[in-house]
This record gives sequence, C-alpha cells and structure tokens, in this order.
Amino acid sequence: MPPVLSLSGVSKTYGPTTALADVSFSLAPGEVVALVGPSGAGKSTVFRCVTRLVDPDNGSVSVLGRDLAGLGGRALREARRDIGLIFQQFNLIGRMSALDNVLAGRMGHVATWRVVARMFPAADRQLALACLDRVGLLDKAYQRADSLSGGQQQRVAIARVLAQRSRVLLADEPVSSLDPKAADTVLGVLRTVARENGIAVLCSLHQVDLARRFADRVVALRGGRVVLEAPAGALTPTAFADIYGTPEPPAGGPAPSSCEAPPRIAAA
Ligand SMILES: Nc1ncnc2c1ncn2[C@@H]1O[C@H](COP(=O)(O)OP(=O)(O)OP(=O)(O)O)[C@@H](O)[C@H]1O
Repeated sequence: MPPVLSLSGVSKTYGPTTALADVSFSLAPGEVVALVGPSGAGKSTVFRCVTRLVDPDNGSVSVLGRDLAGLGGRALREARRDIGLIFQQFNLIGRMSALDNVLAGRMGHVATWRVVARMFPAADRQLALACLDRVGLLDKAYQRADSLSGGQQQRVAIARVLAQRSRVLLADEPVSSLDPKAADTVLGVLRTVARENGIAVLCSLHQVDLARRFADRVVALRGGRVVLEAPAGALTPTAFADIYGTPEPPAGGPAPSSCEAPPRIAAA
C-alpha cells in the first residue's frame, strides 16, 4: 500500500545544532508508529517539519504522495486538512462543549461564516456526534470540555481529528499528563480508530513500555538520526539502552529525559 506519510532524507539544523540528519521513514494507512528517543533527539522537529511550521534544509515530506514543500495558499490548507494534531495538553476550548470542540474539526470543510456563527450544517453535527460516539463519549457531548477528565479530553481531541477526516494523525506525547489507566484507554482508542479508519498515526511517546504495547512499529531517534526502525517488539531492553544510553527503568516508568552516552546503532 502506498504510504500516507513519508519523510525522505530530511535534515534540519538550528544554527550549530543538528536537529534532524537524513531522516527517512514512512507510514502506511492504519499503522501506528511510535516516535521515541531521548530529550533533544528531534521528535518535535519531525512534527514541525510535517506541519510545515519549519521547512527542512534538505529532503522532503509527503502526505498522500504530495510533497509539502512549496505548497501555499489553498493547496497548503488542503494538505493541512489531511493532518490531524493531538497535543499533550489536549488543546480544547474549555468553555465550549465537547460537541463544539469536535465541530471545530470541520473548520476546513465548511464556510468560515458557519464556523464563526457556530451554525454548522445538520450533517456536520451528526458527524461530530458519531465521532464522539466512536470514542465512547456521546453522553458527554453537551458537557463543557474543561469539566471532563484529562483522558476524556484527549478522546474529544481524537474525535475532532475524526471529524476533520484527516488521513494522518500526529500525536505529540498524547498521554504524558495522564494516569496509566487513562493512558491505556486513550492509546487503545487511537489504535482502534487508526485501524478502522485507515489513519496513519505518528505518536511520540516517552513511555517505551506503551510504545511496545500500542504501536505497530517504532522509529527511534537519537541526535537527530534514526537509530532504530523496526516492529515495536524489537524495542528490547538492549535496544532501549542503545537508544537512551542508559538501562531501561522498571516497567511502566518513563524513559530518561536525557542521556550523555554516545549513540550506538541498534538493529535496522
Ligand atoms: N527553535 C530552535 N532553535 C534552536 N535549537 C532548537 C530549536 N528547536 C529545537 N532545537 C534543538 O534541536 C534539537 C532537537 O529538538 P527537538 O525539540 O526536536 O527534540 P525532542 O526530541 O522533541 O525533545 P523533547 O523530547 O525534549 O521534546 C535539540 O538539540 C534542540 O535544542
């Protein structure tokens, strides 16, 4: 199957700092790929390149076979519609209902005046309710977002991406601020919607244990380079030590935030 998201030879420097060096990997429809690596490895820079917040110095990023470089105006807006985003801090509008937050995902699909006036067509409201149902939150549709638990808010954010009809979902540490049970629920929902809707999910995770359990594949960065690209099962304690330069903490613990040891190339 042709990839939905593809990075080819992407490099990015900030002054003297190499954030990414010749990074290549791709995601197939329905695939969940965990992006792991110590602090400063380049994970956020990957996300910034895919959303065009920064442009790579070299290489290309393609979504659905379309190179994002040079896209502007309407073409860029259309490409961005294909990319849904989920953040650590949920990024919902707290005073708005869960339903209105999900409807915000329709922004790229309906006339701007409808968004401003919050007068969405009935079909969009039906779709938004169906998306909330998919994440198990239909009964919370009219509840203020800031009255929901963290895990519920993240599920609303997933519903918003579903309503957006994105083909790629970038999840930047989506469960870092959740307790273990809520984290499992959110990642379970992410995996289910990825498979059922054919959405390619790229998810940065600090908890390597979660990457093993919920991802199909793992891409590990270190010093801006890909040091492991393999099925999630290949993320063994030995591979962990290669990536992070330190032994793996006890089960369920977060990966270390930084490391000093020199990089070693793990299994390809
Ligand atoms: N705007 C910037 N200006 C200068 N250096 C930057 C900038 N953004 C990132 N960097 C550097 O690029 C490297 C990669 O940073 P990046 O934020 O992508 O890492 P990360 O893996 O996301 O880290 P973390 O897990 O801590 O969020 C780091 O050395 C960082 O200091």
